[in-house]
Amino acid sequence: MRMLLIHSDYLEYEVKDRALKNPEPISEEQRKGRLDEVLAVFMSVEKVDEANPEEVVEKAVKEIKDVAGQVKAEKIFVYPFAHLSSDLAKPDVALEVLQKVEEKLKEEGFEVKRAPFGYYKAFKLSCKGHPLAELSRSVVPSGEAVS
Ligand SMILES: Nc1ncnc2c1ncn2[C@@H]1O[C@H](CO)[C@@H](NC(=O)[C@@H](N)CO)[C@H]1O
Repeated sequence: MRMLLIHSDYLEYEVKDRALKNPEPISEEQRKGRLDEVLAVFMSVEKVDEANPEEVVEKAVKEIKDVAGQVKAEKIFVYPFAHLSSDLAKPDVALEVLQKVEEKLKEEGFEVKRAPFGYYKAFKLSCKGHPLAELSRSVVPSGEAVS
């Protein structure tokens, strides 16, 4: 799993078109979303993660919590993003991993939104620009090599 973490004044998205034959079903309300004062986490779930999705979820949540603590972010935007890796997990595994990350971050007390999976989306992002505002992290199941 590769993550790009951007501490932002806001992130807003608007769903434009389907990018998969069977994208995640969404309500009208989910076609647009916005959070202010947010840690935006762009996430590519990778083929290597299929070996142990549960472990990758735990490791990703740990990394996100760590960064959120450092930048003092209380809101997290989980953003499916198929552009951080050239070896992507299949969509059904990727969606499940992202749903679990969302769920666990909520259990940890964060306000969390997750952008819809399987769509092309317009988005606007305002990066805060401080030294920890732009970070990347990579997590894989134990025993697997980070590519
Ligand atoms: N392994 C994976 N990890 C993360 N996201 C993944 C994925 N496989 C599929 N997706 C989702 O399907 C859209 C088309 O690839 C992806 N859409 C996007 O990445 C948008 N930024 C438009 O390009 C994403 O929602």
